[in-house]
Amino acid sequence: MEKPKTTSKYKHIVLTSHPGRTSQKPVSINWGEIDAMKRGPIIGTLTNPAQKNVIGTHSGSYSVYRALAIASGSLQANHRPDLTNTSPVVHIGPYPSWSDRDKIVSLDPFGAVVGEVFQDYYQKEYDIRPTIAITKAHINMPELQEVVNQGILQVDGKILKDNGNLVVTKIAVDPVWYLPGIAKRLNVPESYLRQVLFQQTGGMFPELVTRPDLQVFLPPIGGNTVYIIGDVEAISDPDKVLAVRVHDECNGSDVFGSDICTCRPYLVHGIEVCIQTAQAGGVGVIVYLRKEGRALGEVTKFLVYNARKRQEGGDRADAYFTRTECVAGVQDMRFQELMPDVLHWLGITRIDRLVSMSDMKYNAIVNSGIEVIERIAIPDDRIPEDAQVEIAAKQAAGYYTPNTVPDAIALSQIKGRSLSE
Ligand SMILES: Nc1nc2c(ncn2[C@@H]2O[C@H](COP(=O)(O)OP(=O)(O)OP(=O)(O)O)[C@@H](O)[C@H]2O)c(=O)[nH]1
Ligand SMILES: [Zn+2]
Repeated sequence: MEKPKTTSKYKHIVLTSHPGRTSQKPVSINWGEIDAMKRGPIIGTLTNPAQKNVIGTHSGSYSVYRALAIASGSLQANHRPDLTNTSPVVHIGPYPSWSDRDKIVSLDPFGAVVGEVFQDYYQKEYDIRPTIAITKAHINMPELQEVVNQGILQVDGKILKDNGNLVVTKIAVDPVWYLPGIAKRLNVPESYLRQVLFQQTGGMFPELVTRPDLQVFLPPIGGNTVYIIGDVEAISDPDKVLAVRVHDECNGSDVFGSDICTCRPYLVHGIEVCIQTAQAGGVGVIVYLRKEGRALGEVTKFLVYNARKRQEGGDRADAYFTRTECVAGVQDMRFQELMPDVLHWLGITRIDRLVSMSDMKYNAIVNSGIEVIERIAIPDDRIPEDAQVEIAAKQAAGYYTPNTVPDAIALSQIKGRSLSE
């Protein structure tokens, strides 16, 4: 093995599995406190281990790329972000839900405003990083222009501009898990959850099992992005109509337009409903969650596509979920019970138009205390031909549909394309 040229970068390793020997105690976190200073900052920094008061580190899965940048010498390990002019372009909250330690357990309600509410700590040289960033953008999806051309949507010059440009407020949210709350949602003992998290990450975070005093975990996973169409303040205004689509990532369809599922067309329809709602004086919210392939991952998803299309009788709606289960051992790992957290963070208590057919999403939202007035299905003419298998299988499995639920005979007859077509 090639010897390192210099040993100066190789510091001795300090294990985090037990409290440090320094007398300085990290700032405690009192989850669910509405007063930010009483709640305490989330500190996932590695620049000063004595300050760190969580398990894991900030930036989710990108912490691994940070390691590559440091290892290759392009990033200084002690770099501290210059946060000048990075503060949110709009204010969210605080809302009563922020003070309920059971309502929000998977994100930090103060994640966008750390620079504001934790000024005292910054003055004392604490390294606190935002876990939420809020900005504005124009987005453009070609289908929106088509809907304008068909006369379904109108350009208003403020929300929807010429050539299909849509004005949005967008919010990136990194996950911050309050482990006692996550365990409660899963209905399992916290110690057991910690043990399984430790094991299933290959022993990556020993503090999960050795530091019960650390209750917050920054998991190395993707978070979500919120797109708000219309007036942000209207989201929590009970007199204004609110449309919402919560959408789980499907890169193949969302970005590349694959026709095996309804993801992109339904996302576009959700945006369309949000625009109509905003133009009528309400507001629309799209939440895009990084849970590719029902949180089974894209490799599993593509393996299942092959298995579906190669099985005897070809790709059939009646075998849709079985094929997934054969490969993954489970149909779905999204755990929708955590999804409403972001809705509560936005101050949502009622959704007038929920653009989703999923019973799992609906049940999670309603069980979390948010009222849902109307559920909006994807229009039939937006379903790609090869996605008929998926939509029929979902309807038979309990997804909401205004149409007749396909019976066993119909399910066995709904077929998709073969791999050679
Ligand atoms: N494993 C697997 N995942 C799939 C397949 N087709 C789509 N997905 C994933 O299923 C999820 C679909 O999420 P959403 O678009 O939010 O839709 P939904 O949960 O069916 O609910 P709706 O709101 O009714 O559309 C995404 O994570 C996709 O990547 C498939 O064949 N196999
Ligand atoms: Zn899809």
